[in-house]
Amino acid sequence: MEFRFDITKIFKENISRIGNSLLPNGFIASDRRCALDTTAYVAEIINTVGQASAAAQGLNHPVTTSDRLRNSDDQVIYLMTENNGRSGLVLGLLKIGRKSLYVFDQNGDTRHVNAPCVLDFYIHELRQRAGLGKVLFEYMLEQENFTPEELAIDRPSEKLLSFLRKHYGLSTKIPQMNNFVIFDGFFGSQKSARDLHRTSQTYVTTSPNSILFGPQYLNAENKRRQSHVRSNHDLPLGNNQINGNITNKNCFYNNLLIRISAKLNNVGRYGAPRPQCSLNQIIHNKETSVEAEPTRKLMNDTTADIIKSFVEQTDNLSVSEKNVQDTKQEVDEPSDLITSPISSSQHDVKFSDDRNLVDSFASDNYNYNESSFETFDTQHEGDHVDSNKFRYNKRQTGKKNVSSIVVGSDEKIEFNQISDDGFGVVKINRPFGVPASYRTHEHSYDNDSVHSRDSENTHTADGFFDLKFYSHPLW
Ligand SMILES: CC(=O)SCCNC(=O)CCNC(=O)[C@H](O)C(C)(C)COP(=O)(O)OP(=O)(O)OC[C@H]1O[C@@H](n2cnc3c(N)ncnc32)[C@H](O)[C@@H]1OP(=O)(O)O
Repeated sequence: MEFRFDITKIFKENISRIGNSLLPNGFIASDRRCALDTTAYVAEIINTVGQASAAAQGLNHPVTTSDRLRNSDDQVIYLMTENNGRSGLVLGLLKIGRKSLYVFDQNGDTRHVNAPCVLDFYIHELRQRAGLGKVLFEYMLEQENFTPEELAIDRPSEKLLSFLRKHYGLSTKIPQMNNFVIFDGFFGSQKSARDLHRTSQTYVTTSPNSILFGPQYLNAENKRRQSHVRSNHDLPLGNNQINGNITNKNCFYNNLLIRISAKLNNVGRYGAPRPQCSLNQIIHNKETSVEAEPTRKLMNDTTADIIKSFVEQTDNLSVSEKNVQDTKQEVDEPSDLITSPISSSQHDVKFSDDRNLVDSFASDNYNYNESSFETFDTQHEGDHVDSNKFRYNKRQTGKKNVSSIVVGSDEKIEFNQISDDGFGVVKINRPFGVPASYRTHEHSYDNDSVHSRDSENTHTADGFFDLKFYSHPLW
């Protein structure tokens, strides 16, 4: 196939690889004008050979055009030329590219693959059956590092099927519902498996399962990988740490950590930074616990939710106090990283059951914020607090409770719950304008006092400032 211009100046090699720049690989343009002229020449060659290929296959429209190549990121043309001592000859072309396909495997199951495809193949009529097709095809396989079996063929002609059978022994097709032909071995090749793995990730959803347990892959390879990852989460704790109904404590902590890590790895809008909750700041008396900031960053409030929900599911667990303390020692982070807004003398938590274990685990190791005030059992100076009485919050019980939070002026914080009519009350236990030292036992921790409000419903009878808030799951 000859052209009106000298193609030997454009194509220095017998086979040239052309991408969407429409310039052959390795082509060096002397200036911009030269580059523009060359792309125009190459476009003309591609359109002409594409037309010839379509005619040879009996197609109405060419599969290969310069415009399609220019507008495609993953299509490549291998052009075969010959220097005949004059202006040169074009002998044929081979176009390949990746396509996202839904194909049937040997079992008839649908697979989503991003497969390399043979899109167009043509050798000039005068040179067919002379081995040029094989030379061109082999060159492409070598350059792209493909094997013949992993290629999907777009609507192959009888000549191409015969070509593939002869040179590569590809004869057993896997029946498909589309125009592509794939052969036995398509799914067995390593790179196809890699493609399947890559595409199977597209099945990751934001379903509750994915959020709780991480991405759920569909194929067997990924199931195996996932189970391997889970087994690597085992904590090096001895079996004697926890007794009672916990038969596999590694499982206990694995599940906890998997849920935490799944939450911390949230992506997209769920992983976007959220503004500070002002109520949370009030409760935690933030300005006095600056040291807690590093750990607070590690553990966001959603992690607290996980721990709480986990606690609900571990109703049957029972942990002795001694073992809990042993376990605490093993899993403790360096204590200087953790600063509770409650002083250590006050933070005398009695572990009465597994809920305390998990609460302690979370607060001591991560200092999580929201809902972490399981300080019902915390002794406060001058307070009458029943340490054996454990009160569940709304997330633990699933029931609507009233929460009463008393924020003191001297960094003491309490969180108590009473069964009431569905909303919480925040009470700042001194009237505005009253010095911080003003605080008596009568004024503290009296849940009933919040019900005796003044006429505007803004202050209690003792002059406390009352805030009503609704407890909502999304908080
Ligand atoms: C996805 C697609 O692109 S489908 C479209 C494929 N392209 C076409 O059909 C266009 C017309 N045909 C051609 O351009 C060429 O025949 C090609 C590209 C298929 C093969 O190129 P060739 O240079 O002929 O291949 P090569 O010489 O290396 O191999 C020859 C073998 O190809 C097959 N083959 C080539 N031409 C023919 C033909 N006319 N009839 C039957 N088989 C043929 C045969 O198996 C042949 O082996 P044989 O001669 O021992 O029978």
